[in-house]
Amino acid sequence: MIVVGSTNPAKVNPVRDVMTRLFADLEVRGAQLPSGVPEQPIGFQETLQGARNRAQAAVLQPGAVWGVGLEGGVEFDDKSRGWLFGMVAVAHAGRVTYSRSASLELPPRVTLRVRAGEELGPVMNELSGVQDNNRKTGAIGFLTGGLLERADVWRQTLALALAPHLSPELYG
Ligand SMILES: O=P(O)(O)OP(=O)(O)OP(=O)(O)OC[C@H]1O[C@@H](n2cnc3c(O)ncnc32)[C@H](O)[C@@H]1O
Repeated sequence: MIVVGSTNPAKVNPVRDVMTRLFADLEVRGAQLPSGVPEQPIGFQETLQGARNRAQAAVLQPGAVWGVGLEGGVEFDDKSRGWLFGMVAVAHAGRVTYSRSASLELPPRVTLRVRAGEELGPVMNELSGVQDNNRKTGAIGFLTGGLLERADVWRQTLALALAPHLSPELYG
């Protein structure tokens, strides 16, 4: 079984899409597990830690052979812009591998509120007029006019994070 450290369909579905292409016979299941970081991770390290904690807790679930952790984070640059990105961690066979997603610049009014301590999810729900947007197409779907969705970015990032597991002989 493959366990995802979240029950959010915008995370579990892309993991199922990718993993069933590799392992058609393995079940993919979401589990609500602690990220061990604040609800709104800020910066690379905190976001990475959240993904790692979720993956490590997921692979310890009964029956799990793979554990996948996905964590959304925001970081601020030296021009005070805010960037939404995600980290994926994959725990399997005693190793944890990672990748970082592409980034999306947030609108300044959103960045200001996240910088002041608000969680991105509710701020984006308000802006988009869509409830639970983080469980649907996400900020990515709304701000790209549907060109990309949150799940698309997770699929790509998970594929990249899997590389060392797919060729362990190349990574040592
Ligand atoms: O149930 P979990 O797995 O925690 O899923 P989540 O979407 O709530 O949580 P994340 O930890 O991945 O994201 C941290 C915060 O950023 C928000 N967020 C991240 N990506 C988003 C997106 O594309 N659209 C809207 N909100 C997003 C999310 O709602 C949280 O408030």
